[in-house]
Amino acid sequence: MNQKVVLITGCSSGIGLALASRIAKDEKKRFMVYATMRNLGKGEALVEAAGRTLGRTLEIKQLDVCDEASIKACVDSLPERRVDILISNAGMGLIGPIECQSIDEMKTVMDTNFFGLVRLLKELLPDMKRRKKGHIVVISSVMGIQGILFNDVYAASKFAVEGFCESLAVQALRFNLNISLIEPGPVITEFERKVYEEGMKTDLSKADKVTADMFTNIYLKNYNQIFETLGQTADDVAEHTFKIITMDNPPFRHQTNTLYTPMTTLKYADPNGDLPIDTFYKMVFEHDKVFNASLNFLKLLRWRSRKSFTLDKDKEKSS
Ligand SMILES: NC(=O)C1=CN([C@@H]2O[C@H](COP(=O)(O)OP(=O)(O)OC[C@H]3O[C@@H](n4cnc5c(N)ncnc54)[C@H](OP(=O)(O)O)[C@@H]3O)[C@@H](O)[C@H]2O)C=CC1
Ligand SMILES: CC1=C(/C=C/C(C)=C/C=C/C(C)=C/C=O)C(C)(C)CCC1
Repeated sequence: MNQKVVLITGCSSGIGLALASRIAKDEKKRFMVYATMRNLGKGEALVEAAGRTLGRTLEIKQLDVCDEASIKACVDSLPERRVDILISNAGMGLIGPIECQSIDEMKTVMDTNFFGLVRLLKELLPDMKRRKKGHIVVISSVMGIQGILFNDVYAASKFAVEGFCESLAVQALRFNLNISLIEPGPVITEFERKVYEEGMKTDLSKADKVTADMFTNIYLKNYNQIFETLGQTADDVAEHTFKIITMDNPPFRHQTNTLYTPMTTLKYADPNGDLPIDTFYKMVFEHDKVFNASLNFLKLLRWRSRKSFTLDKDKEKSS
């Protein structure tokens, strides 16, 4: 059988883990998944999720996206160095006022989220071009489209990813290669926990009172509620991504969270760029009224979409 080879980065938790096991469990066994992680000592959760696919349609390998030698060693270990579908997923977040973040911390975010992808493609793109076959799937974010308060450097790293891919996509087409950016909104994973915990530990002594207060009493205070209201599961994002890799003509961009699209649509609705900024400003600073009303409205939408999903399922069962 002609299985497609899928290489995924960052599979120790979250979206990468969910994706690796989802693709390996494809009923038609169309894929051989190389699920990679930088620290093989963290492989237990994936081993458990992979179940019987381990050693059959899924293999775990070491790969650190910040280390060129580890990328090369991993790719060299694959049969004929072949990768049909690359899923660049490894990434990290960073929140807080820039006055309180070191340049080194910021560089680590850019090195992981942006240069991690660049390193992977420097290793894999020449082979894909030669074979005139391949799909590059990048787990970007809604923050690759739109910046969000106190996510300055993280959003910059995802904008970098999007600009890079948008530029490359035209050249890729010439070689019959597809590129797809997956753009989730908030997803409930380790990312959320790590970012929140680090955020809570931020030394705010270098920030002025207004900024420190905005970060603590508006952003961090509402952070968990935003994830509860808008957050998707990693399995949900994996299902969206699975659909994209099985399409004949996959789209360049795909947002996974319909509750979030009203926000990203604001960007495209105003070429001056003021509409999303003014709207976010109102949502944040008149948060007692507008922000809570918005979250309640989104909660209602979410409840309704779940309800209609259940009803649809019930209809399917009874027909
Ligand atoms: N959660 C969210 O709200 C959203 C996340 N995303 C994006 O989704 C992707 C996955 O994040 P998510 O699953 O949520 O978060 P997790 O923290 O659960 O997973 C991140 C994964 O990336 C790995 N990783 C970090 N640095 C490296 C590295 N240098 N080399 C290899 N692997 C590395 C982590 O490994 P380790 O365990 O060793 O740290 C982990 O496996 C990221 O690109 C993120 O930006 C996009 C939109 C929303
Ligand atoms: C909804 C919303 C907000 C927060 C959004 C957040 C927190 C999104 C997180 C997205 C993530 C984590 C993406 C990862 O790549 C604001 C700006 C506070 C106020 C305006 C409305």
